[in-house]
Amino acid sequence: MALFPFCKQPSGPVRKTRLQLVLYCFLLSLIIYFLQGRKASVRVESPHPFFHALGEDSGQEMADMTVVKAAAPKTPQETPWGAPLVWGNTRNSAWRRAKFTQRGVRTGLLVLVVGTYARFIQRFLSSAETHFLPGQMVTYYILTDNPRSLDPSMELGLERELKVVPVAELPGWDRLAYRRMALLVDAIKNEISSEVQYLFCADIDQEFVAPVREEIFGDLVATLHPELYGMPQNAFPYEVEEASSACVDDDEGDYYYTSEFYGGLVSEVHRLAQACSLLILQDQAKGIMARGLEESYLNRYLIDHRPTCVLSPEYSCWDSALTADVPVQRLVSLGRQCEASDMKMKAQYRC
Ligand SMILES: CC(=O)N[C@H]1[C@@H](OP(=O)(O)OP(=O)(O)OC[C@H]2O[C@@H](n3ccc(=O)[nH]c3=O)[C@H](O)[C@@H]2O)O[C@H](CO)[C@H](O)[C@@H]1O
Ligand SMILES: [Mn+2]
Repeated sequence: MALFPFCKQPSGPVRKTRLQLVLYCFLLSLIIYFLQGRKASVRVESPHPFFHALGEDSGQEMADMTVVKAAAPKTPQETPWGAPLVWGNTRNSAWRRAKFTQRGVRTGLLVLVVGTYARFIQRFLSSAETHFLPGQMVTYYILTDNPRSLDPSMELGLERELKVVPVAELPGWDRLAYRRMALLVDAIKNEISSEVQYLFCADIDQEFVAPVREEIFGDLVATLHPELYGMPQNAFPYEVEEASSACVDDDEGDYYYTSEFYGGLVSEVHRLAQACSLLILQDQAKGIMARGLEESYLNRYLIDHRPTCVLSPEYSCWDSALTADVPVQRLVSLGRQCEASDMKMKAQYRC
């Protein structure tokens, strides 16, 4: 408990000496302290609904605690290793945007679209046209088994273009999870590396619903998973099977990242995709696959190569009892949103 809770600067005509004031405050605080007894009220705010369920954020009194802990900020600005943790509406983000709007960079936005997922293309692209790096030079790379699913071609904004990369793949995430990193490696090697400086990879079953601007630029960029944000490290669903190359030890890992949106400099994304596809291949040779599929290998890599820029769950979210509340939703996962919704919400999200 703070010992001087009610001390304020004196006002009015009577001026006391500094010593008198300190003594006065000390005595007053001491009286209040003993009147209240040794119980202190601690309010711990958790950003995750898991803690709401436990009632820990409802101002509940915790008995027998004599130290008041400052609640962790809801929107921390930095990771423990000093990388920016990005929330779009902060002063830090405004500063990052100002830094990047000066120079013209070309950015790629890559998606894999196989089978029935073609139904998400139009919505994804039109939302990206409005909200993804508006005013910047952007190339969309659509890796697809069916280039005709892009017809009729959409009219794109100035300095924006779309490239179709045909891939011979069968639908089904259980199968594609083995393949996406390898496809990414090939696409970068064949074309992308000479065309853009930054590359972001996204799930196609998403929609941009608010601006995602230059604050997202960094050498290696990863996004916090909205269901795991604010959870204790031992709740993260890392791979625990020792035989797997995605295995994470108890004492490892800072955050749990989503595989729905990540990126950075092309060279960094290439390195990431190459390493992850190798880990996946090694497991495939043993006949195993990590529990979180591709996401487990991504998390393994990001423990060994910490991102230089971490995006908050504003950049990967949906409404459900399990996802963190964020100041602004920017990139929404329609697939997961639709899975988590009742009929009314499904209609609202046009599932
Ligand atoms: C297929 C599947 O089990 N999806 C589940 C998976 O979502 P995920 O978001 O993990 O996977 P997803 O279904 O969005 O697939 C990842 C990405 O692969 C691409 N893709 C995937 C499959 C396909 O047939 N064609 C294709 O193009 C597409 O870009 C998609 O966005 O986990 C979620 C919860 O965590 C939900 O349970 C989803 O239903
Ligand atoms: Mn998805």
